Amino acid sequence: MTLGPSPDGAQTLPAPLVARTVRVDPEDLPADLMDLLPPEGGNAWVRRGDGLVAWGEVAALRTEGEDRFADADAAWRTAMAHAVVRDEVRLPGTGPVAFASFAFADDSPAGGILVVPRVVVGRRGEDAWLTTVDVGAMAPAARLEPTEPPLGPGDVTYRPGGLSPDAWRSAVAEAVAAIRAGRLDKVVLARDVEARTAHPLDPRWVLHRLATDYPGCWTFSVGGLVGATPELLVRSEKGLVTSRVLAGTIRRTGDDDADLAHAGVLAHSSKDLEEHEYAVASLTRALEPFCSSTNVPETPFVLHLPNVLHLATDVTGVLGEEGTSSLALAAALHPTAAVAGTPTADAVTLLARLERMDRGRYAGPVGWLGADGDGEWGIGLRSAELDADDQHRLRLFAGCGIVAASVPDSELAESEAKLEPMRHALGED
Ligand SMILES: C=C(O[C@H]1C=CC=C(C(=O)O)[C@@H]1O)C(=O)O
Repeated sequence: MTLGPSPDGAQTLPAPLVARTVRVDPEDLPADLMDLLPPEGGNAWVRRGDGLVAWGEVAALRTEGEDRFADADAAWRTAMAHAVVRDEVRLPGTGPVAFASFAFADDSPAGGILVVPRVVVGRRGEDAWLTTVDVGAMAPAARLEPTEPPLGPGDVTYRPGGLSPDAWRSAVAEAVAAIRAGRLDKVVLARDVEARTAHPLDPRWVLHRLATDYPGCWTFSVGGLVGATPELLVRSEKGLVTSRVLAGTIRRTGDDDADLAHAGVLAHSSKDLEEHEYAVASLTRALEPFCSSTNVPETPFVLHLPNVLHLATDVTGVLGEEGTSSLALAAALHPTAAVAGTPTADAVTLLARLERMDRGRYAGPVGWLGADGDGEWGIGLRSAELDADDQHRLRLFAGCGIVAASVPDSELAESEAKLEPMRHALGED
């Protein structure tokens, strides 16, 4: 059910939402929660086997423009003020939850999508639960059996999206020139690639492969945006705020000894450390007003993923003010210099001019929100947007932070490495 605006123009969700969460035996759940999703897909937020999968739609709304976060947050807050909740488990992710995904740019037609699923299955360590939601009545019980396994997409063909690889390389060169001329310090330039699958794409195919191959990332699916992001924009849980900032990358070679040496090079690369520092600074600057204290490690660690190594910093904070939802935090933090640049406004203007595409919901916040406003929001990286009208089409995205010392050829190679998770997820080997 998708609802339009109320008489005062605000988006609303139906009321009262009636939610019930019951404990289930973790042994009754498949090892991969994605196996529960129906063929038409659904919502997911899974890491190392824990997390949430959800299907059905009790309510949904679309938002737009610079208020896309605030309007979704307000609608959810109002719905929760009227909700009837029976929650036997009382953990983060129990009770009613909304999944949402937002465009990178304020002026993108992609706007924001918020979905309240009918059924949510969650797992957190030894705890597992089932939540069912309906409007005005208790929802019937839901199944916990795995669905039919998905079929593969068959052969996949790729072609450049907004820019050819050569044209993108030139855009990087132009960005480097702008930085060297002192017009800005850093800009993140992204490119898109269009994929066409021989068979209609079953989103569960890619979700299953992403969750298996990238267990340390957050594998997500919301409103047709799928991916496995290594970057946590913000998690807010009982007053504790966490963020994983990434920026600065080196490709993996497949040879463990060589990769270890590369990790050492990355940790001391002044170009990558500069790129990383801008991202940490932008995140902490935006987070501090909401926190009574923050902890920002002085030096980054090297995060090892199957395709790349990243410089990473885990920032934590204690929320100072009651009532700031995780979505409001995500809105305040977006866009960090990991996906836009420094200074933010100059970087956003430059990337919009150079990329020649709409990023859609790539690089925007994606995640879930609980009844109390706590939740988890990733940055929608290592992702693809499925075409709502053509089950054979999707757009893959990857971007790279550009600073004065960036080299266009290396950035193109880095963007290829960042496309690898989605490319492999579309494969059948
Ligand atoms: C923009 C992306 O990655 C960001 C996150 C980690 C490392 C990055 C980098 O080294 O450029 C990017 O800032 C992407 O994957 O599309």
